[in-house]
Amino acid sequence: MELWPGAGNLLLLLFLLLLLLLPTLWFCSPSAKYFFKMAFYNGWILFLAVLAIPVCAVRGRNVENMKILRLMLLHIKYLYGIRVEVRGAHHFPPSQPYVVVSNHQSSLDLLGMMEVLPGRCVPIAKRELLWAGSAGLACWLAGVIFIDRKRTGDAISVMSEVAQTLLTQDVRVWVFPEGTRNHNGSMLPFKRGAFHLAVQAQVPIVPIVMSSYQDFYCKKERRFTSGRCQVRVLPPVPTEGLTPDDVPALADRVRHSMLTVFREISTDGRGGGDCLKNPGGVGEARL
Ligand SMILES: CC(C)(COP(=O)(O)OP(=O)(O)OC[C@H]1O[C@@H](n2cnc3c(N)ncnc32)[C@H](O)[C@@H]1OP(=O)(O)O)[C@@H](O)C(=O)NCCC(=O)NCCS
Ligand SMILES: CCCCCCCC/C=C\CCCCCCCC(=O)O[C@H](COC(=O)CCCCCCCCCCCCCCC)COP(=O)(O)O
Repeated sequence: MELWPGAGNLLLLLFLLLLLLLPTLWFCSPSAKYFFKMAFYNGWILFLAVLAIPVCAVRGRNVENMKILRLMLLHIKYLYGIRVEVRGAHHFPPSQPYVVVSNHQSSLDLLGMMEVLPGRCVPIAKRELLWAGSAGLACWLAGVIFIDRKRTGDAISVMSEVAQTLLTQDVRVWVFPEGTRNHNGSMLPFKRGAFHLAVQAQVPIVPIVMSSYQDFYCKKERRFTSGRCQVRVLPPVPTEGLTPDDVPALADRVRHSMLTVFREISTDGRGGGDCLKNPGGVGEARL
């Protein structure tokens, strides 16, 4: 028995309207295209995570699971027509723990990150990501380290534990020292946790710079086309013999070298683009 007579026809009509509306929006509105592309990006990752979870769960929480996530994510750049060029991969120290620091523009950083992610390397992420459904669980299973950015004391003690783990379990850590995504075509001032971590463990820092996305992606303008991104691995910065007092200068030195390379490899030579209303960027203004 039909609960509501005619409901089937109405649903069919709505479905047909939607089928007609979606391609019209796709071709007529760049903003709609941007939203579809971003929604698909997140949805696809959540779906891949559902597939990854049972495979990773067999091993339990283990940094080796990051290899599985990496393999499953590598194809996404082709779906979006993004060419990722890696330079300087020979700078990764072959067999020792280290701390990777890299700039953070958007969740698309995942593409560049997966392109160069070294073995036994786990990212440090905001705690909120743990609650991102299947992606959160997959991250947890792959050993991603979660910190509560609002509780500095807790975050510092987690990072001190990480310093021990780096040495005892021979792992590498990937930190976004800007602490948040930055769409402004520059780099925010660096948080110091990554540098304290490297100094405590006396391990090198490997800076990685991803060029500006602004020729193919701009959140403000709702623009997302195909494009090219360069990922540059810089020479490792040693920390042997450094103490916590040296951390501020170390962080400034690394940021300066990264910002120089960022400007050099970004399309218009300063990391900016059409998207950029303020060429100096928020980071510059705050310095
Ligand atoms: C640990 C952390 C969360 C603290 O954040 P914060 O309080 O907002 O920012 P700061 O880096 O300015 O740290 C505050 C103070 O704690 C110190 N500090 C930070 N980490 C430390 C550590 N591991 N050991 C000792 N001191 C530490 C800083 O030197 C600073 O002291 P100072 O002002 O006297 O120099 C941050 O430093 C960090 O490294 N975050 C990692 C980046 C991140 O959040 N990534 C995930 C999302 S992209
Ligand atoms: C490098 C970006 C990682 C994106 C993770 C993708 C998961 C997305 C899927 C759907 C959930 C949507 C949540 C969006 C998450 C964005 C995370 C992010 O960039 O947060 C930023 C904070 O950055 C971080 O915490 C670093 C995140 C590093 C995470 C690295 C995770 C690597 C592995 C992911 C694998 C996911 C599942 C794989 C399936 C096969 C900025 O926060 P804010 O600007 O709000 O202050």
